[in-house]
Amino acid sequence: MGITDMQEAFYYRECAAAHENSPLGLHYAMFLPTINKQATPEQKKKWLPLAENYKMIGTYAQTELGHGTFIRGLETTATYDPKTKEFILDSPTLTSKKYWPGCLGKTSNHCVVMAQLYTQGKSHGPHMFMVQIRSMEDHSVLPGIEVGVIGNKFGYGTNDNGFLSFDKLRIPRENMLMRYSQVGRIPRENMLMRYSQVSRIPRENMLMRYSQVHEDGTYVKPQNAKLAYGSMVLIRSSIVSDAARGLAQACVISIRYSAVRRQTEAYPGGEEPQILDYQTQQYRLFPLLASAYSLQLAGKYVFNTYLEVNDQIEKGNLESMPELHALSAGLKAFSTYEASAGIEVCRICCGGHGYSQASGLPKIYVDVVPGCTYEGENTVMMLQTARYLMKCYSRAKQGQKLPGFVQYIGQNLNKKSCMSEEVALGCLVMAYEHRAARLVEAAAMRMQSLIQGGKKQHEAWNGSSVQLFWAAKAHCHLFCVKNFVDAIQAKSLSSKTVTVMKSVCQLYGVHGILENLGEFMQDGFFSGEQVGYLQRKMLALFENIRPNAVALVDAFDYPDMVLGSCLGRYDGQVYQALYDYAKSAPMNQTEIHSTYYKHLKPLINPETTSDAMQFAKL
Ligand SMILES: CC/C=C\C/C=C\C/C=C\C/C=C\C/C=C\C/C=C\CCCCC(=O)SCCNC(=O)CCNC(=O)[C@H](O)C(C)(C)COP(=O)(O)OP(=O)(O)OC[C@H]1O[C@@H](n2cnc3c(N)ncnc32)[C@H](O)[C@@H]1OP(=O)(O)O
Ligand SMILES: Cc1cc2nc3c(=O)[nH]c(=O)nc-3n(C[C@H](O)[C@H](O)[C@H](O)COP(=O)(O)OP(=O)(O)OC[C@H]3O[C@@H](n4cnc5c(N)ncnc54)[C@H](O)[C@@H]3O)c2cc1C
Repeated sequence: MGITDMQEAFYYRECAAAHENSPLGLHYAMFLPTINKQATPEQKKKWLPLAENYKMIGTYAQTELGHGTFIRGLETTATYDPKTKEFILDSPTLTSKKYWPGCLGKTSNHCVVMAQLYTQGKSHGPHMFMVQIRSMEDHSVLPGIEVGVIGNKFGYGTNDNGFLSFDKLRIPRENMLMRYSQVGRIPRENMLMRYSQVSRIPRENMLMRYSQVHEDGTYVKPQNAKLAYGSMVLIRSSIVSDAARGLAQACVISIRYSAVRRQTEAYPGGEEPQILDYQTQQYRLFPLLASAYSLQLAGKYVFNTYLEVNDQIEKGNLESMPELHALSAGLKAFSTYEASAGIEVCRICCGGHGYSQASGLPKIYVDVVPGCTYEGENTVMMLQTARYLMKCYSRAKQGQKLPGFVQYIGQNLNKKSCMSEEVALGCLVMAYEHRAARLVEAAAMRMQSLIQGGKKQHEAWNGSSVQLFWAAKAHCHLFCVKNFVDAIQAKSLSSKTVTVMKSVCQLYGVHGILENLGEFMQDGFFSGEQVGYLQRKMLALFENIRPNAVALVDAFDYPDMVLGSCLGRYDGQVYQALYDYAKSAPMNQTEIHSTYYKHLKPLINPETTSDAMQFAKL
């Protein structure tokens, strides 16, 4: 293919088989990036050529039957044996069996395994290990390994998600992924001196800034244990764009179809209007169109932030790691929640034809919706963001300066909205900042009151977690609104395109307030009159966007082959396409289906059943 950029490569493959999660998806998405980001130069030199040329085909095996969210609770063990300089991988319990990893059941011959590291009798927490599970000669399963598929799923039928367990499998010491942020920049002479006293690891390993298990089992810990979670942060940062893509495609299909579909005479004897002219259809679809644009911009922002911060991390500067974690975890959750719910609304807006696979919508839905679960279950991810927001709140209360996208925290909450009939973008951003700041403060106050009331920290956390979730969701929503507004304001408003996009951006902000009105009105920030401004503005924006609605989805520029939809065809020939789709159905290749003779004929014509049974035996 020759494409080196990972995102481009991902989307190129997506074009070839849209929303068919590739049986090599995890090889690209997590196995290769994990080697790239977590292996030493020596390990990369050994594994990357094999993995890039499909000799090693791998996956990311972390989740177990008993644990997916709580990584520190994983039960698979990797115990170092200094005598043989090996790790012994074991699945000590039923619940320790790896379960869910994509491409695991039948495709991969290797995997990076997250296991609890034990050396010199001590546990050092989750670490990654390269494990070969199938022969590279004949693909047979290697001794000490049990592997297979987990069976049918909600979707993802093209991916052999699997289970995997180890029975005291021995792997070389060199198979622990030992690259990290430096353990501290130990001067070369000290390293030589230090390591030559402790172990005889090869010289080339000594000049590297890595966490190590030395040959005698001495463990040198990394600068931050969470660096082992880096591959998940990469995917979370990528999923936002992926969710945006799914929602955008669903909008293309449902809005194009709504421009073709006519239904119900508008008045007795009148012609049937395009269903896109129904205000209720606009109310359901246009805000989703706005959300698709907003999430695309957010996806670009978070992935670029990932690239920037990851560069710093690889240079040993971990300062922005917490911010990246909070941003990627929150936006991953926010975007997949929004996109999944939105795709379902798009399907419903297409009536019966939306329920047909011919619409392309079910396939988009089952491809996007697992994003609410994998790579960090959404609620858990939102609570991780909330954890960061609580820290920011206490820093703000101590007068500390906060980084860019959390500077709103700790602001004066006594002010009122500046909203007028015009509904200025600035007033929209102020409203979202106020809502998020208020919810962050409310969650912090709740935590404080529970602790003052005698609750332990973890009890206060759980007792505040609904409000913490609300605060994190409001924070992510603010981020998306502000990021969209900044993008609009960065362009000159002279060109018609940007003027149209300003309406789309306004609709995103207005609709979000009206759909979460309680959170914006609870402290009187908005007056009833101002809510009226917003309601009238929303209806006016529907009329304003209607003439450009099809152009706005055409602008996403998804070819028909990617949409895979009879309803969203660029040429609008929906009915012919649906009829052709039906005619091509395999069951229509014979006039009478073979099951008639075995199941129906005995009911309809019992007297002639005998010859029917003969036929059925053929
Ligand atoms: C295809 C990709 C290729 C290239 C990429 C480019 C473009 C591609 C474009 C699009 C691709 C889009 C999508 C890809 C398509 C499909 C998807 C493909 C594959 C996905 C398949 C799914 C794979 C999986 O699901 S893998 C398994 C995922 N599992 C999880 O995510 C587990 C979630 N759990 C956790 O992360 C942790 O357990 C926890 C965070 C919930 C808790 O951890 P822990 O208990 O250790 O921590 P805490 O006590 O809560 O906090 C301690 C402190 O640590 C901080 N922390 C936690 N995590 C991180 C982190 N990751 N980074 C930094 N810091 C972290 C936390 O904040 C605490 O800090 P504090 O200061 O003490 O508060
Ligand atoms: C399609 C698909 C592909 C996958 N691919 C892979 C893969 O390639 N590799 C891999 O390792 N894994 C993979 N997974 C597994 C996935 O990463 C886990 O399912 C995910 O991390 C969630 O963990 P869990 O299933 O244990 O859910 P749980 O954590 O058991 O979540 C169940 C419920 O408990 C709640 N909950 C859990 N912990 C908390 C908490 N601390 N606070 C509040 N609520 C909580 C959650 O919010 C959720 O509602 C895949 C999953 C799917 C669906």
